[in-house]
Amino acid sequence: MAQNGEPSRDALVNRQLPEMQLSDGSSSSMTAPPPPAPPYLTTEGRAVYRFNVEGNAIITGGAGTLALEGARALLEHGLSGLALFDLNPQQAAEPIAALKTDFPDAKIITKTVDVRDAESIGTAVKETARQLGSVDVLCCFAGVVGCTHALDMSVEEWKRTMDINSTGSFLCAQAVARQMVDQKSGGAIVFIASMSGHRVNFPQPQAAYNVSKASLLHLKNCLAAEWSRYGIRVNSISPGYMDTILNEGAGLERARTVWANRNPMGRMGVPQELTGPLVLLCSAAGSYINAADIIVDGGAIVF
Ligand SMILES: NC(=O)c1ccc[n+]([C@@H]2O[C@H](COP(=O)([O-])OP(=O)(O)OC[C@H]3O[C@@H](n4cnc5c(N)ncnc54)[C@H](O)[C@@H]3O)[C@@H](O)[C@H]2O)c1
Ligand SMILES: OC[C@@H](O)C(O)[C@H](O)CO
Repeated sequence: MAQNGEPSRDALVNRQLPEMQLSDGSSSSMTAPPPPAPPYLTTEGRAVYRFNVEGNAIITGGAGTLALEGARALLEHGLSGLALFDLNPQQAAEPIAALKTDFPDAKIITKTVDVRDAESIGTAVKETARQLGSVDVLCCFAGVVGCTHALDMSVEEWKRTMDINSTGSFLCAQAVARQMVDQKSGGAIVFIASMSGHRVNFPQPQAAYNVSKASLLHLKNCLAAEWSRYGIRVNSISPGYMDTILNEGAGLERARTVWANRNPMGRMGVPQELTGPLVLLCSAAGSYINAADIIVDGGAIVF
């Protein structure tokens, strides 16, 4: 006890937290010492090698534009195996075939998964670990956007947006973190949040979307705090307006001009411009980046 009757700092740091049962029957104490710094940090290897992405990744929303660009970048940086989870992986049959051709040494699989369905996520994560050998990286890209005025928003639209963007990301992170804890390997989790989680978009009304993305920014803090002791880092990327199909239709054509005009760089981003931060967060180069958010918006947020 400290003099004022409060628990001492040491007592707080070493407090006994609940144990987690691992699937091999053993248990993992939350007070166990964290894994040591990875060995490459003790070498004088060139920094470029730290950008290698080790092991196998699951990417949700894996048939989407930004996810596929991210997948290509992780494969270019050495990823051994990749599982693309999507409601409909078939919609991206062509780009997925191109990934298989361009990276013949990598094992690339797809799984039909609805990120709202905890049971099917759990099964797909276990199958992925069996097929690829491990799960070391999770990137949560699955997401939907709607442009409805709050006065007209139905409870169904609100719930669907939150269920996919927010709860879906949590359920995937939980299933993968359980796998990583079982593996005793640690790993990297990246949520794709949004600039819209930091500020209110203009001119399109998107309360449900914005709130779902804001929730990811704090979720990554909470999970990073709980899971760092298992060697799992949790971070997020907040893209600004990227030129993808997500931003077409639903009256967004006029908005696109407004977005470009209000951006200090005078344009929307292209999908490849997200991949540098993604590689950083998923590789050893990001080994001390935890609970961080990288905003990739051309400076729109301050304009
Ligand atoms: N494009 C942008 O400007 C932008 C900006 C900020 C954030 N983001 C976020 O980036 C992510 C990817 O966006 P994108 O532009 O590539 O969009 P996209 O529409 O091309 O990709 C989204 C993918 O998510 C999948 N998906 C939707 N619901 C799902 C569910 N229930 N289960 C599994 N998969 C599901 C879709 O099938 C699609 O393949 C989204 O989370 C989006 O909110 C995009
Ligand atoms: O930050 C912008 C994005 O989240 C999104 O692309 C946009 O708000 C959708 O209209």
